[in-house]
Amino acid sequence: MPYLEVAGDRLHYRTDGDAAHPCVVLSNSLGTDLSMWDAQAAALATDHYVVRYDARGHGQSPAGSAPVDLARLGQDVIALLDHLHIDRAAFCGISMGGMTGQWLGIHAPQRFTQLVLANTAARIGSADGWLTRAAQVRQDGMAAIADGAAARWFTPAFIEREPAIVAQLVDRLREQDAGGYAACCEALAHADLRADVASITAPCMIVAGLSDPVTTPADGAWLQQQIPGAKLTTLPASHISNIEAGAAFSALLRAYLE
Ligand SMILES: O=C(O)CCC(=O)CC(=O)O
Repeated sequence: MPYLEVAGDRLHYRTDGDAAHPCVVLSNSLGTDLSMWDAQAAALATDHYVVRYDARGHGQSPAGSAPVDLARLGQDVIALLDHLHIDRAAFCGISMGGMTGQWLGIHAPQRFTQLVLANTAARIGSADGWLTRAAQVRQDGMAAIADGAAARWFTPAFIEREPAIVAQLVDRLREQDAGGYAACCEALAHADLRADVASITAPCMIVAGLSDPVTTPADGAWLQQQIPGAKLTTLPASHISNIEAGAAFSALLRAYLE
């Protein structure tokens, strides 16, 4: 598995498909890793160069010693594109990854052909909520929040229908480095793009989960209204819609990237 040295830290990434094809970068949500995109990578790699990475503080990418902020998460993507000699790419991020996508659309528009912003918002939760969660995992470890994750991520019907998939993701969350998770909670505590998203010029598709209690369909509709020309699509899913409605998400992404 390749690693990239960025700002003194290590970023773990994976590529699938032919580097001669158009590139799409996939960015994970809080508490997951690049494997969350297995279905989409398989669906896209026949005619795209799929680049996915473990967001800083997740999977095999350590958080590093400096505090993490949204700019750092965005600059990691630019460093990855530079490292792979890719001038322009499409970008698809979910939740925290979708906030990274908004930051990139605002600060590095020349690098992106399209943005897909899934289950995300210009402001997710509240500063107090994120700082409390960060303190909780720093003190008590990941178990403190892992038990409730399934209910925040998936609908009750999906949890009942696909217990093995849900258990695998929650187990991975439990094994996640608490310091890395907390550092990204702290980044989200300070991330607020509400005043800036209207400056995004890249073609943009917002994907909202109809049953998402975290980044709601109203959050998606607000983003669509703010970003000129953005398109809004909904999926019958909760927060981790690329897994709960995996086939529909992949089809949507393929169609949008064509
Ligand atoms: O999923 C994200 O990237 C941020 C929102 C979140 O943390 C969902 C959860 O409560 O686990």
